[in-house]
Amino acid sequence: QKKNESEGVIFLEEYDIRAKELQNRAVIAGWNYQTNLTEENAKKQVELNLEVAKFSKDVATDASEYDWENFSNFTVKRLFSMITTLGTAALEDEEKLEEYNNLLSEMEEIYSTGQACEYDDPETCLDLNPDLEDCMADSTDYNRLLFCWEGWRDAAGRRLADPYTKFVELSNEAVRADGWNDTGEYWRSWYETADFQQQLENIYQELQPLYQNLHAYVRRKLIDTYGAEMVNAEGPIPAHLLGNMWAQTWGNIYNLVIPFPNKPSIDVTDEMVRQGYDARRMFNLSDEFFREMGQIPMPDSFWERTMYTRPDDREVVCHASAWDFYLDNDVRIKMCTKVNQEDLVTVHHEMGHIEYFLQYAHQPLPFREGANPGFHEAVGDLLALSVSTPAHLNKVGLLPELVDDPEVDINFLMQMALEKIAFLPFGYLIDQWRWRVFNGDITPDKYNEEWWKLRTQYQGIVPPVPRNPDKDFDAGSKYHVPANTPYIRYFVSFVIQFQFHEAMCSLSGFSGELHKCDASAGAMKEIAGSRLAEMLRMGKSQPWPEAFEVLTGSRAMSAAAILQYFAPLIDWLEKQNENETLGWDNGWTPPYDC
Ligand SMILES: O=C(CCC(O)(O)[C@H](Cc1ccccc1)NC(=O)c1ccccc1)N[C@@H](Cc1c[nH]c2ccccc12)C(=O)O
Ligand SMILES: [Zn+2]
Repeated sequence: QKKNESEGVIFLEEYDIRAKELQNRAVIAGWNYQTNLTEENAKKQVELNLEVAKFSKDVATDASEYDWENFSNFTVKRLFSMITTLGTAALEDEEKLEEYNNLLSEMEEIYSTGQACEYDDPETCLDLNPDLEDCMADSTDYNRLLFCWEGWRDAAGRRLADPYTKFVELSNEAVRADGWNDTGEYWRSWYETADFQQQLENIYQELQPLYQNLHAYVRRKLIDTYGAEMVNAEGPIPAHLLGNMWAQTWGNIYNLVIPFPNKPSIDVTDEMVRQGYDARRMFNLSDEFFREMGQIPMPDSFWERTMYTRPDDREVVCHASAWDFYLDNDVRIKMCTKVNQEDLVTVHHEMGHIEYFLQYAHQPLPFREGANPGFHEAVGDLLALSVSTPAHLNKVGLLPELVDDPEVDINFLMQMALEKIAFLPFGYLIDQWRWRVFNGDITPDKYNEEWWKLRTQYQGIVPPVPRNPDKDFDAGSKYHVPANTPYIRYFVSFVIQFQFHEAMCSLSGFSGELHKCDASAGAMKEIAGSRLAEMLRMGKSQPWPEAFEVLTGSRAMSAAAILQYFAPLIDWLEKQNENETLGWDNGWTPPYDC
């Protein structure tokens, strides 16, 4: 005889208290490790993760004593359903679960401490952050860029091939114990959308022409910089020339592609440095904007406990992240902040995660998640779309007053496209590769070959040096792969954040071209802010279309908003590319002896 619904409600109340206390201790152990990569801290983190997995299994067993599938209350049923979904915690074998967690902390350590040492001086070794990232962002020397690009892949990628291969096996074994076919299927279940992959493909197809136009325009400009023998007008672009270690965003080559060089551009990095900005000031600027939009201010403990910059006395995980400690409003960011525009956007991105934590803190623990993972990635970027407008940057004193000039508009839209449009194929392909690795379609001997097939097919880029199929593991050179952080969430975010922006702008009473909207300047910005807060407060208490509808009035992802935002640039690019070949010959390779 299974227990009834009123007993189930009691069970959930007790669960919430115990789960929050344990989760808090596990997050503390994670924080201590990531902000001080010692063997001892790694062990403590693994211990706590094992304790969480054991607790999850026990509580799922208890929960199955309740007749919850037949309960009437939607929320109670949803909570029971989430508590009885174990994911990787389902792995029964203690030793394998320990190996799984040890592999995760080892891969985190390998990635975060990897260095590339100078050919002519093995004593001088460069970290990814800041040295190699700065190299990729600032250098325009083909061979220097090649040293940084290849050096990072030798240092991190290659060393992660074996642990990652082992990790994939264990992850699949774990989720199969919970009834999933493979890890990718489990990850996609978080979107609660039956035809999720088809919807993504449709949206990608809608956006591909705009990407091809941007790619053709940038390729032409790179030929001007590096010459026609290094960059082919009908081929893919060498992957190390796009201003970023992974060619995922192209904002750092803006100065090579600026449409109207004699008109002002919107790069505020120099002004930030001139005004003596430091990391803390960048965080304050972001917090002020969240307040202006009627969101919850950062609690005092946030300012005390956040890690703003890379410490010089210990090894840390520099990749930015936001942390919810689930108790006492304890929320923090860990970031190795650099004073530049790119990191100002990342600060807003991380603050967006924090804002979501604060808005849904009153929810039962299983609901303290994004409505879907794309929502969590979209919050900060959504507000950054308003902050990044020339009007707002002028208002906060980072940009001089700009005249209303269509050419300045195109400069601005180009800068935004180098961040938002360039990213789309990258955001889409990472988990196309990973889902196929998890479901066995891509076997370890094909990891790198299939990685580059997708990178060339979707991004129209090509490795600047031949890849060694037995040694190279270039997927491992991207944080989210060894960190086992899903990636399709960013593709979803880059689409829905423009739907959110369009909704916020119309709710705030803004009328005009979408790319000019600063929602904080709208006469009814309070209405927009409170509607956003209402959506965020829901957390994962309902399927994401319910939350989506609260802010946007619609229940589906759509490319219409991002295409509307970039409409003026699309026209301009099509004219620029009248005599260009759109797309690329996948077979072209650059000369290797430059
Ligand atoms: O990885 C990040 C930012 C880091 C994060 O805030 O997304 C972070 C990643 C992470 C996840 C899990 C463990 C450790 C790090 N996510 C979070 O901190 C987080 C916290 C709570 C809920 C959801 C995410 N951005 C991606 C995508 C991206 C590139 N450029 C951008 C510009 C703006 C916004 C995103 C991007 C990247 O760098 O490739
Ligand atoms: Zn994020």
